[in-house]
Amino acid sequence: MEAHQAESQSPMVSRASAKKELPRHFRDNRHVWVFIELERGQVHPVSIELLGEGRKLADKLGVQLAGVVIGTAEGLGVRSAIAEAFAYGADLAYLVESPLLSDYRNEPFTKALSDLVILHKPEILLLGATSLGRDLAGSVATTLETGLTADCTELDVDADGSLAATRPTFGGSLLCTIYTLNSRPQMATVRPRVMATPKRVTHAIGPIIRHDLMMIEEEIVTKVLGFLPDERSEKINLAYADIVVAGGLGIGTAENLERVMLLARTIGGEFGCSRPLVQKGWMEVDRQIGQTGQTIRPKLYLAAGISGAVQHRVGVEGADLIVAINTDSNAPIFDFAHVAVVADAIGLLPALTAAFTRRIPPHNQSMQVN
Ligand SMILES: Cc1cc2nc3c(=O)[nH]c(=O)nc-3n(C[C@H](O)[C@H](O)[C@H](O)COP(=O)(O)OP(=O)(O)OC[C@H]3O[C@@H](n4cnc5c(N)ncnc54)[C@H](O)[C@@H]3O)c2cc1C
Repeated sequence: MEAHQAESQSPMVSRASAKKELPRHFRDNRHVWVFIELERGQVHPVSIELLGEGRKLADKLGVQLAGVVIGTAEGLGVRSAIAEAFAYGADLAYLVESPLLSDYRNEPFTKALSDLVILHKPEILLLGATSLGRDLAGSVATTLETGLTADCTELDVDADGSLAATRPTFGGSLLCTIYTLNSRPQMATVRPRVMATPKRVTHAIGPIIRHDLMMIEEEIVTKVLGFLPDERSEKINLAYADIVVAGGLGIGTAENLERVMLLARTIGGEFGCSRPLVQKGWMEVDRQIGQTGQTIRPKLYLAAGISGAVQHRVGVEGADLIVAINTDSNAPIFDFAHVAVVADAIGLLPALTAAFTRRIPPHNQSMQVN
């Protein structure tokens, strides 16, 4: 395994200095695979986003896109995962079904995915950078002794067909493009919402290739004794919210954050914050936006008292409309905001809330502030 880092701007120039022949036994590896993650029987949206990205890579390489589904025949989970894979662009699906795969456990999932890879030889394998995806990707990469680039923000293929996986490095101050030069598959994980959701194709179908999990329960050390849902996970849905209002240090005090929350509730959105507010204990970590927090892609992002440091920017630049309120007309956030408001956010937020309250019927205002 060898991963080579290069400046993202000129991958071809820097690759030349590290060029290596791909070992002969990897030269037959073809096709792009996306692992379709099931979360309590539901397809995780990041898998759909990756199918969109995988489709683009497959088209550039002139190969097929496959969805990989691993789970149990009980319930509708794997059926809907296969249907979703085809509906979002897959040409074929691989399926490993077994009662042992009803809950995620590292050992059987690693075996299922690694065996599939060894048998069918994909060139590129993409997984969501979720808790499950990170766990699985790491163990599959080490089992197969191949390269894995985690938390990518951009995926592309370069002129000689290699996967160019770009991700932030050095605390987000640089972007680096990483290549897996002499092993296959080239693996990458991508966080939810980093890639756009592709358009759904209706009634798409394709071949399903089944594979048996060659494992028995006695071989699996991990046992699932029960499932305790995280009670907060249903409440905070920052990554998939259409409207997000966030506060930064410019808000001044923890009490002033109520103004951010009220505006978010009034316009039917979620609220979030920059990292220092989490570090001060003013907001829970699930509401942090940015490189080490959530990546969001709302229709409207309203940032109040946030300077726009690069680590924050990478988490919000997929928003359709960014409105920034800042007292400093030279604040970096104004370099990428679509609407710049030079004003005191502490005074402006309640004024905006009052103005929206007059215009938006109460039943359209969100009731979820906690
Ligand atoms: C490895 C690493 C990871 C990181 N990850 C993240 C991350 O995920 N998310 C994140 O957000 N940060 C992250 N950071 C921190 C990041 O570098 C910045 O320090 C942080 O984003 C700054 O937060 P801020 O904009 O709220 O505060 P500041 O940078 O202090 O900005 C406050 C802004 O408020 C303005 N202001 C002041 N008073 C008012 C007012 N009354 N009305 C309006 N505006 C006002 C100021 O002009 C200023 O622009 C990370 C840093 C590192 C090193």
